[in-house]
Amino acid sequence: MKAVVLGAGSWGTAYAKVLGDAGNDVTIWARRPEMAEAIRSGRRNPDYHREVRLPERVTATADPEAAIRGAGLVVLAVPSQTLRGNLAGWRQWLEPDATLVSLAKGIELGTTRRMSEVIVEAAKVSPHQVVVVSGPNLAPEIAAEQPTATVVAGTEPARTAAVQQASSTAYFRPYTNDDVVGCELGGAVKNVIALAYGIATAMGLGDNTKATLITRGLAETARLGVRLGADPMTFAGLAGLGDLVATCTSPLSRNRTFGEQLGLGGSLAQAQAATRQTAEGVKSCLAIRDLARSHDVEMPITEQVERVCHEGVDPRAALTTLMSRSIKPE
Ligand SMILES: NC(=O)C1=CN([C@@H]2O[C@H](COP(=O)(O)OP(=O)(O)OC[C@H]3O[C@@H](n4cnc5c(N)ncnc54)[C@H](O)[C@@H]3O)[C@@H](O)[C@H]2O)C=CC1
Ligand SMILES: O=C(CO)COP(=O)(O)O
Repeated sequence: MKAVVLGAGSWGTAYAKVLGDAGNDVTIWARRPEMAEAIRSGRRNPDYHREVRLPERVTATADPEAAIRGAGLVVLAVPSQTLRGNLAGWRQWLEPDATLVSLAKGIELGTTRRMSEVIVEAAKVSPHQVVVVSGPNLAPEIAAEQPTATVVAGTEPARTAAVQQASSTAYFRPYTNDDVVGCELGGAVKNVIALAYGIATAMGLGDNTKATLITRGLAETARLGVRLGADPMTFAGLAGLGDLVATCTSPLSRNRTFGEQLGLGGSLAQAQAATRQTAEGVKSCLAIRDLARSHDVEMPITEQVERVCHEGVDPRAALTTLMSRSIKPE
């Protein structure tokens, strides 16, 4: 299969390696020509997973037209908030029946759309053409070929199975799922809960607190998901609990690391300056809060993360607010 990975960041690079190792011919599109040249000539991405040699089947270009034309598999590996704008430029070169694979884990600001919805609108493709990849997939571990599983979710079984086949290697094991809504929400909301987990970690809070955040975080994710039509079982799976645990507990997580900066007392700007990496939860917490409110769904942890990130609320005050909510059945 001829594949293109649009975005030469952390996950784009690691997923291109997966596709190459699985036997596909892969072109990575990089924004900067010098990055494309470095990947082509050195077989490594100088900014991400530098120690990892990319398979011979992986090449790179900075020319999006050359990369996208003729590709049956188009992997979208740019941050959530830029995806719509990127697709507006790229859609003219898409093959009519291309499969669009979303790696992004976020909800769009302003529209509160999930990434698959953004893709359908911006690329003007059928929802059946979109497949979502989500699960406990910390890119540096996958680049290092540490075993993990993931979920590929789509509405057209043959297409979903084709993506599963195309990204199946000895260290990367994809399971199919038809619950696109649940998988996308699991992937987006876990970033927000990981911010809370990072805040709690930096505040020196203990394992009971952290387990409570994971469990109640999953509860509010599932509550929103079910309201939007997701299968509740999805949240017990790889794209739910699996990704939530990986992201909250790993020091590799950029969302958790960002939360730690906030928990140490840093402002949003200070945390951004200290981390300088994509932490999707920071913007998505606003969109998820708005999405939940518009569907009358309570998401207390998300509400407080948004207040800490964007309203300058002290994390201790946010914690007090969470703990003083009315008591209720589980
Ligand atoms: N890194 C990870 O471990 C994982 C990341 N993800 C998700 O994958 C998505 C991409 O994440 P990463 O690759 O980690 O991010 P990254 O920040 O490492 O890379 C993003 C790439 O997009 C490019 N980019 C940024 N703004 C752009 C724009 N306006 N136009 C075009 N290109 C632009 C950057 O140059 C970079 O190559 C995010 O939604 C993230 O949540 C999902 C699973 C694992
Ligand atoms: O989505 C991820 C792991 O599945 C990566 O998490 P971070 O974006 O927090 O690094």
